[in-house]
Amino acid sequence: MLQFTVHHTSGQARRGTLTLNHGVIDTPQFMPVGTYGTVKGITPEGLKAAGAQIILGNTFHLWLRPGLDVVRQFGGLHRFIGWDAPILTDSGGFQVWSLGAMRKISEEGVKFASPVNGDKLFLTPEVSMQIQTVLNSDIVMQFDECTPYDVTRGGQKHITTESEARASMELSLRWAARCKAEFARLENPNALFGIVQGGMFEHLRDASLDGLAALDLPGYAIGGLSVGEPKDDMLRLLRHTAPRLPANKPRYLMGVGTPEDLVAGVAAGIDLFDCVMPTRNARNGHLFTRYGDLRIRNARFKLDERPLDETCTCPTCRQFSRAYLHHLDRCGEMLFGMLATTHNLHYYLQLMRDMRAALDAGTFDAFVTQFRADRARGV
Ligand SMILES: Cc1ccc(CCc2c3nc[nH]c3cc3c(=O)[nH]c(N)nc23)cc1
Ligand SMILES: [Zn+2]
Repeated sequence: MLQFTVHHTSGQARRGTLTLNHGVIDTPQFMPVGTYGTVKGITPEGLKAAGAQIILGNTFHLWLRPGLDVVRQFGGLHRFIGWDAPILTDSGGFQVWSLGAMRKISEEGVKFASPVNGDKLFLTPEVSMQIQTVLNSDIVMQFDECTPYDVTRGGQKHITTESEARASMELSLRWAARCKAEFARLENPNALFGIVQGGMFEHLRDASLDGLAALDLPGYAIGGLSVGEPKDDMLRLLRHTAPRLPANKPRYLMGVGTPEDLVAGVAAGIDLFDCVMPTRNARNGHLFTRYGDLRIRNARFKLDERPLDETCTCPTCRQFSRAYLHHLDRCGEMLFGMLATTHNLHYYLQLMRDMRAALDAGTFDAFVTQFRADRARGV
């Protein structure tokens, strides 16, 4: 089940509420990325304290480990990982592609060797739906082919051509129809989202959109971005595609992005975001603050008694100094990853809260101007 209501708009930007089987979430919203049933370095309680309302699970990884027999015994992912709020799962195709593992794509699906134990595996639209039904995620992503921006063949970088992008987009469209049929056959009570492909070509994005809109799905994602394309191309395709997605249904931009990208995405009409940046960058010492990013390993923080971000209310900023975090990072202490992840996720979720408040107050344009000025100030 899915219900989406828009309360306020500002240009293309919308403030909404999304009701799913495991609860209600506010949009626009950021969704922390979990992989093996955990968002690395933070507990479910920590996620709730940071304000996370929905998290991402990874069909591909969970299928391999712990395996469907384990998840099935727990009645789905929620009870297994101790998260009782909504979960979105990706379909697995992107993960196989991004693994770069030896894989063979056909009309039927994707054949590849398990990176865990070498087993021969075959992922199809139907199998992806069957796996996500066992996971019982609130939002199920269609099985698609994420059209690459470029591929390296024999050391040569080859930019995906219009005809290659068209063929890939049309395959994903046929797979979307197969997902819808299998989802219905399984009587899955959750929400199936289509994924718009079409590479860097507006007319292919429109063809993908039209084909998916005809399936009348409860929500739509923009795929095939944040795959190594230049930032200008990502913004061009985002601004072209987002306003053309059905206005009364949730819009999810996959894999994006920096704080600036989130603000640009909300302004273009996106409701849901995911990105590994806040969690992955945290572990690498790349921390986000209101006045810009900082790399805590830098010697200039050795004696800095200030918190990461004086305007941040997270547990890390309330208790610890930059000097201490600098020290933990330099020592490779596991506490560093935990404290840094808590801060970065809190920063991303707070940014979404601030944008929702600005949309509720009718001050979104002023918010964007202030956000950009602050981020340019420097830490
Ligand atoms: C757990 C989890 C991790 C990651 C994702 C999103 C992964 C992701 C992309 N990430 C960056 N660009 C992306 C494009 C696509 C895409 O076109 N299709 C799909 N299915 N996923 C994408 C979803 C869930
Ligand atoms: Zn903080």
